[in-house]
Amino acid sequence: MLKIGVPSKGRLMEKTFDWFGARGVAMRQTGAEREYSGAVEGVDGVELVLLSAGEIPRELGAGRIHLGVTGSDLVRDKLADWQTQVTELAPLGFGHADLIIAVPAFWIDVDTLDDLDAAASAFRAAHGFRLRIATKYHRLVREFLTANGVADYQLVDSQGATEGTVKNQTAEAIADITSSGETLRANHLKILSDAVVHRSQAVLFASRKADWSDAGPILDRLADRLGLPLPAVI
Ligand SMILES: Nc1ncnc2c1ncn2[C@@H]1O[C@H](COP(=O)(O)OP(=O)(O)OP(=O)(O)O)[C@@H](O)[C@H]1O
Ligand SMILES: O=P(O)(O)OC[C@H]1O[C@H](OP(=O)(O)OP(=O)(O)O)[C@H](O)[C@@H]1O
Repeated sequence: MLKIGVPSKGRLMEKTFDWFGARGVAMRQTGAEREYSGAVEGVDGVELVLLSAGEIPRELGAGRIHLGVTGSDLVRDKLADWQTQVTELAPLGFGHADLIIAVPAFWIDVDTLDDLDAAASAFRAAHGFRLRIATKYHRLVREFLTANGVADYQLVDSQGATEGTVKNQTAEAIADITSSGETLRANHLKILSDAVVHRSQAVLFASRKADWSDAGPILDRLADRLGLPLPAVI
């Protein structure tokens, strides 16, 4: 069998089902709405595994699923050297969101990463601790700030409602996903003009760590059905 991991709820699940369905591969949830099992029709030997979008990178990295649909942001953040663990078979054209860094809108002198660096040094001198950036994207944000020469900060973990941390005074800045920008505006935050860390969308990934001995020929048939170039995953 070839195991494919798909987000178990929400927009990503529906749009993934639509994307495969439009290409002749029908996916559906079986059993009750909250039962995380599913079926795939159109290609023999494919098993659907419904998982949290955030867990799919780890399952691919561990080789427990052969294919997985999740955000490109989550794979880059959750897997060290992600290209050694997975390969991108196709961008899917939905689930678009930007991982950005934002600061309070009233920081009128801070519009760029250079400004943030200067503000961070001044903050440390004034307060005796490093400026706090709240995020759940630790690896991506750390790599991005290092590459851009910003050093005088600390990351604080925020697994949700990240934009609220500034108002709650548990952070001075945030790094989070935005799509419409509504949440940032509602929380009086502005994006630094040169601080788009990653432009994310949903991607079909293949695991480099899975056992492809039986699943390889199934992948060839699936790729053919989906109109994708024959992947040289393994
Ligand atoms: N407006 C948006 N808000 C949040 N995530 C979005 C948005 N648009 C696209 N995404 C993408 O959706 C993915 C996150 O999906 P989701 O929140 O279902 O995953 P999750 O963190 O695993 O959730 P849960 O743990 O609750 O299942 C990320 O890749 C993210 O970039
Ligand atoms: O730019 P916008 O269209 O306003 O969308 C961005 C918001 O959506 C996400 O939160 P989500 O609703 O997934 O909840 P979370 O806070 O638990 O991540 C994200 O973390 C932002 O808070």
